[in-house]
Amino acid sequence: MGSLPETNGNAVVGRTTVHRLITEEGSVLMPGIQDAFSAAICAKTGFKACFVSGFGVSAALLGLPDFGLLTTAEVVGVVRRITAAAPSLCVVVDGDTGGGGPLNVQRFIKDLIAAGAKGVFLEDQVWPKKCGHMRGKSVVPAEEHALKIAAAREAIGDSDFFLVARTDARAPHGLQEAIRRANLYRESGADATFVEAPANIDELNEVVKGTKGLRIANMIEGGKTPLHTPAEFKEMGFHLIAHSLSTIYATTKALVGIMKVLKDKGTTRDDLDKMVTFSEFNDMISLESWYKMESKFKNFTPKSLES
Ligand SMILES: C[C@@](O)(CC(=O)O)C(=O)O
Ligand SMILES: [Mg+2]
Repeated sequence: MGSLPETNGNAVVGRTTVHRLITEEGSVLMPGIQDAFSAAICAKTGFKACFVSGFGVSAALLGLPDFGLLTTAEVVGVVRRITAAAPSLCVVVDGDTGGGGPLNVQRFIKDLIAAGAKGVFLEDQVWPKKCGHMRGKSVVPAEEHALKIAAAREAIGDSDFFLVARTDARAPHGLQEAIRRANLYRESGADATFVEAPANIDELNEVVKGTKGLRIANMIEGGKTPLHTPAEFKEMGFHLIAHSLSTIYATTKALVGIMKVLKDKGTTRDDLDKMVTFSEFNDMISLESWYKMESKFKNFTPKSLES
């Protein structure tokens, strides 16, 4: 089993990019993203890390809810495009349940590393899973998930890759069982633990009191856990904050708004304030850098053809 990362006062002992960011920032905010374009905007806005949301990818790639319909192969494909579009971002991926048993988890982890990801969340729900804030969840026996965490740790080896063990046991079995599982998963090789969907501030504090090492908090607008800032979470004892659905919710609102304009009026000429301009969009997608590359190859002449 690989070495277990520890928190040592405020310093974080560990060898990955995520550990380094936690050491630098104390509590790292990761906007949830769902595709290459949202990743590029995340990087341009100045974020160092992002979270590839399973909920968001299900919606953006498949047009489907977070209901265990997305495959690991689809996730790896999306991650490959995200890391290409935003090479400066530390990309942490929602791995859902890891695609099967320990061997499937190992293959998935290796594919994510090859795709350029820097970390993964693996959860203990029964497949097909559901979003952690939906009703009707159930979890596999804790030992079964501990095995997957150990398998993931072995597959990671010396790679720069951060392993988060998530438990969804809070809803079906209560907070104390969720805390017990988080500790078991940490012991099995997780770099950090994530107790999904604490219901209030007391439960967040209970999680901190009951678990050791690095902790994740997940902010979902309209979800079970009250919204807090990274500074508040740092004070509480959480180290990575996923703001998982903010961008897909905002995108949805913008899409619904502009579709309605087009349906009602047939033109956008009186609603241009609802959009970015042509040139703002081109800036966002780094068009000028492509003109530069194009001109480089336009002016290229092989030496032997030079007159
Ligand atoms: C974080 C999440 O897994 C949603 C959730 O289950 O809370 C995601 O897919 O963004
Ligand atoms: Mg998810």
